[in-house]
Amino acid sequence: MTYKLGLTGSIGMGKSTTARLFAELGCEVWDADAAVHRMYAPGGAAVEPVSRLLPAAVQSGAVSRKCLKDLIAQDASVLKTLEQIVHPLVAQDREDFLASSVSDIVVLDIPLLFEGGNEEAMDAVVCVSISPEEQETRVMARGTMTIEQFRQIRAKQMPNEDKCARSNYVVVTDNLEHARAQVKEIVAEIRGKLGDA
Ligand SMILES: CC(C)(COP(=O)(O)OP(=O)(O)OC[C@H]1O[C@@H](n2cnc3c(N)ncnc32)[C@H](O)[C@@H]1O)[C@@H](O)C(=O)NCCC(=O)NCCS
Ligand SMILES: Nc1ncnc2c1ncn2[C@@H]1O[C@H](COP(=O)(O)OP(=O)(O)OP(=O)(O)O)[C@@H](O)[C@H]1O
Repeated sequence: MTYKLGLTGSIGMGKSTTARLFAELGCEVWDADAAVHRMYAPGGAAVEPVSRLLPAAVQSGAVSRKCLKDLIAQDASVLKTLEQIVHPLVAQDREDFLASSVSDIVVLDIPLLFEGGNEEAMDAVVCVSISPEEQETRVMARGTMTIEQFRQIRAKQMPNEDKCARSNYVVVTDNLEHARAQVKEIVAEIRGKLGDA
């Protein structure tokens, strides 16, 4: 049986970086945001349904993130519409991944793990964490969102301290070596349990 380890945390707190540290230790990783990227690309499963409900957001056969962010900034209900299209497709993509995975531990990087009620499907959950100030600095440094867009997204998410309180493990992403050491400990503990089982 594959051990399903959920990985979550608020926007820009270090999920993707931490997922790579799990991959270094032989865990297969599935990334919900990456699944959305595949779906928005030309020929992707979200293009047709988005073009029906939000025609302005499809350009040259792909869903444009920039257009989506402009539309969401004007009308917050656009994000709800988008979620109704995207989340069932993401759930299917995750099932397909699980059906073909072979590693002892799989890591499921899911930003909205608690908000979407996905924790029941996990054997354990890891939450990444950093201060809100550092979070804002890191997201702004990427240059992909305005401060208003960032705050709008963050306001939709469960506060990170609540996510951490509901998780089995917390990884503090203050620097890479510290995060790597915490990930090693988590993997060793789980592999120890799997070995005993
Ligand atoms: C809003 C969009 C256009 C922003 O695109 P952009 O490329 O700038 O950011 P990216 O996709 O990398 O997301 C960054 C982070 O924003 C947060 N986020 C994204 N969507 C949501 C949402 N619906 N609710 C709360 N937070 C969200 C997550 O923490 C995510 O990791 C994009 O995230 C999107 O299309 N979201 C809807 C699909 C969705 O719900 N995805 C979440 C994972 S299933
Ligand atoms: N352990 C760490 N030490 C130092 N910097 C880190 C660490 N983890 C993440 N970062 C930095 O923080 C920023 C956000 O990290 P990352 O992209 O992994 O976050 P994320 O949670 O996947 O983001 P999003 O929710 O937007 O998808 C990046 O610039 C990354 O380099």
